[in-house]
Amino acid sequence: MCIMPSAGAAGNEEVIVVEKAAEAWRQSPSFLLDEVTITRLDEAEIVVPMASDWLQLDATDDWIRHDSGIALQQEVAYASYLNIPTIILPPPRNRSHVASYGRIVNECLRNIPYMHFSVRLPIYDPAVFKSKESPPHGDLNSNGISTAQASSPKLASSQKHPLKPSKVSEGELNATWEMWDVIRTVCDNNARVTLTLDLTPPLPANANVLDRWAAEPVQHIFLPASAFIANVKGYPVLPKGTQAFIRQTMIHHPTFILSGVDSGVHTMGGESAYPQYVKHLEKTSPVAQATKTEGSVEQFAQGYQDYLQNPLQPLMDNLQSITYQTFEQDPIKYHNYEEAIYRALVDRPDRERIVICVAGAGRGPLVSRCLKAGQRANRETFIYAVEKNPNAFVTLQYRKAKEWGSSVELIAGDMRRVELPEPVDILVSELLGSFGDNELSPECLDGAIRFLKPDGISIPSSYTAHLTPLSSSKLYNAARESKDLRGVETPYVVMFQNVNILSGDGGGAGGRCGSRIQECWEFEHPRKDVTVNGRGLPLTNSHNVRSAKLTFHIPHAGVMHGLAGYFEAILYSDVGLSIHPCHKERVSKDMLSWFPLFFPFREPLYLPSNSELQVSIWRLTNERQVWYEWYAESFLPVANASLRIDTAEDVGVSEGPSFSSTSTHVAVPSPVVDALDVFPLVARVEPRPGSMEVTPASGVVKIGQTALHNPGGRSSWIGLT
Ligand SMILES: C[S@@+](CC[C@H](N)C(=O)[O-])C[C@H]1O[C@@H](n2cnc3c(N)ncnc32)[C@H](O)[C@@H]1O
Repeated sequence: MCIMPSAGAAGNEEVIVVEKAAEAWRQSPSFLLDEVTITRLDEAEIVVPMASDWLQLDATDDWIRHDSGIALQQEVAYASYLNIPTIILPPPRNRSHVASYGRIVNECLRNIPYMHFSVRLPIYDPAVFKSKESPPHGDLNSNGISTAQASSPKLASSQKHPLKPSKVSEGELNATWEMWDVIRTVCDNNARVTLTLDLTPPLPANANVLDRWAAEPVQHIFLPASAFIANVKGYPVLPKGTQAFIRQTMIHHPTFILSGVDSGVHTMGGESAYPQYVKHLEKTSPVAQATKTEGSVEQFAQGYQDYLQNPLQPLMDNLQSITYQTFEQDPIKYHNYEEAIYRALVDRPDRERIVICVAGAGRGPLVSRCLKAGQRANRETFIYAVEKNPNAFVTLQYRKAKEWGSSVELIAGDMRRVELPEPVDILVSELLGSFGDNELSPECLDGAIRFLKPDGISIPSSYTAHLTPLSSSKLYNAARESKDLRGVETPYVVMFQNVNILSGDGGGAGGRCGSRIQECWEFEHPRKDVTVNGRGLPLTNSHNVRSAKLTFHIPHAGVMHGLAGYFEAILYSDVGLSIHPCHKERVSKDMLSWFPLFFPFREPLYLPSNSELQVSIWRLTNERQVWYEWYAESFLPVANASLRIDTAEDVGVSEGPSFSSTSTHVAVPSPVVDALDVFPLVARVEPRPGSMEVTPASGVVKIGQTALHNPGGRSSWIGLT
């Protein structure tokens, strides 16, 4: 630590003068005209300023850190005076003091109410590991006031890349992200703290670790000329991996900061070749392509990306005509329904007349599809259309009068209460939510199954709910915007964009995708094992209670902000509907009707590399409502090798499967030991060794948990009446 020299000890007049000047500056930091490059508002309008690179907000030396903080406040205050909306901060460089960096940024957030602070962050940083003890800072002069000579060697040496991309280790890839995670956590995930991703280091070969940046608030991309290579004609282009990453990153609509483009690194094209090339990547990015594709989900969802919507409650509320109209634009859903009904009709025994009930007919699109399927199958069909929304029932009457005539009979009322004049062969319904059962299809169909003949069938015949852990600082901030508990205990319908699925392929059942996104439960119709009363209605709703405990493998460290929920339905035979990310292309490509569900967490849960996440979710009910409760725990698996954790300073790896549940010794498998080689991760594990829950039998060490969300349906529920 640098001790401020006292006048008495040094006995040096020069030191006293400098010291006095430093104190005067600390008291009222201000610029002189010749120390600034911009003075007018109109000049400031078009710039994105970068705070001085020599600021060491995370220096080991207390005085340097302290004075860097004052100097940053001075720069920020001047930028604010000039109405500048965003300032880019120098990269954090010292893991052990990065919390101090975060604290100073938090102070800026409090002092300047509107400005965004964008943390410049190399995508990974080998220097962090090479110099754990002496972070690569430039020096400040003895009075703590900066001199411009020192800078970040990593960034200054950006023209040379000492590491080949394939050599980048998991630890190196985690290191800068870990520092970012500390900064934004110290700043309480304030949405005004954003990222400037610095692509100076060559991108690593293990591209999937880069997915994590999709979930982070990337506002700028810093791209030096040295990151470009020359194509055969000598024009600057980016290596394939970097091209792919930048195309993916376009979901953030980042501003690119190109540096060194006048340095003549590439012989052809001049300075303008670089921005032209970036524009080309933007135009050919998946997000730009998808939004241009006629009929794509992305085009349909324009403006709804990462926007939290409350799920519909079609049982409790009466939908508007415009809502039905939006459903009816879906080109796939009704096509698949017609195909399922057609196949079911073909497969029915050769009866003269097949009776169908459309339960929850809305404005009648499925009624029309039933009639079409009947024509195609060359079967005589008769349809009962049941609808409880009195307003939609007017449209049904209109369509019967104009289109359907005597082949359709309309029945107004709740399918759980009305009676049908005769039993039916096929019960057709579309009462599904994003999570399958979340619009109470199970409960409504329980009331309608009694319409079926003994060999009658339901379309859909079954549906399943699926979950996966998700990182998205944007969704987390949006969910807690409402300030009260409700905001973070309500499942939302969301078209995901800036998100990252945290689970990997290891562990769990169900093959590659089955372990990333896992099934919670299933509902089947008709279900024969339910006890019913004299009218064929269930005595209680207990048979619709469900629970699931899912175990996910987390390959790369990340912060979990919530769970993504999806559904799949079997309509009939192999005809279905799916919004499951791994199956939707095959089952119902370009279907528009459902966006996924997002179950938020009140507090983000940090998940280290190679950890295990256990998610518990319940579907619960009383006589008036249905609701979900959810909860998660994280573990480090315990296996062959062992790690001894004694104190914050004393972290070492010893041989053998030693294990003690009474002490601070824990055993972890080799991959985890590898990961623990990365000191930020150790820092996550070791501060509370005494409080670790050690479970020798299951061989895991518990490292974190969330609260139980929405107990008793206190914040969100779906009405049964
Ligand atoms: C998701 S909409 C589907 C409408 C239409 N079948 C379609 O595909 O466009 C569900 C419809 O079922 C109706 N519904 C929901 N629960 C019902 C119940 N218990 N009895 C009768 N209708 C119901 C709603 O009013 C709504 O019109």
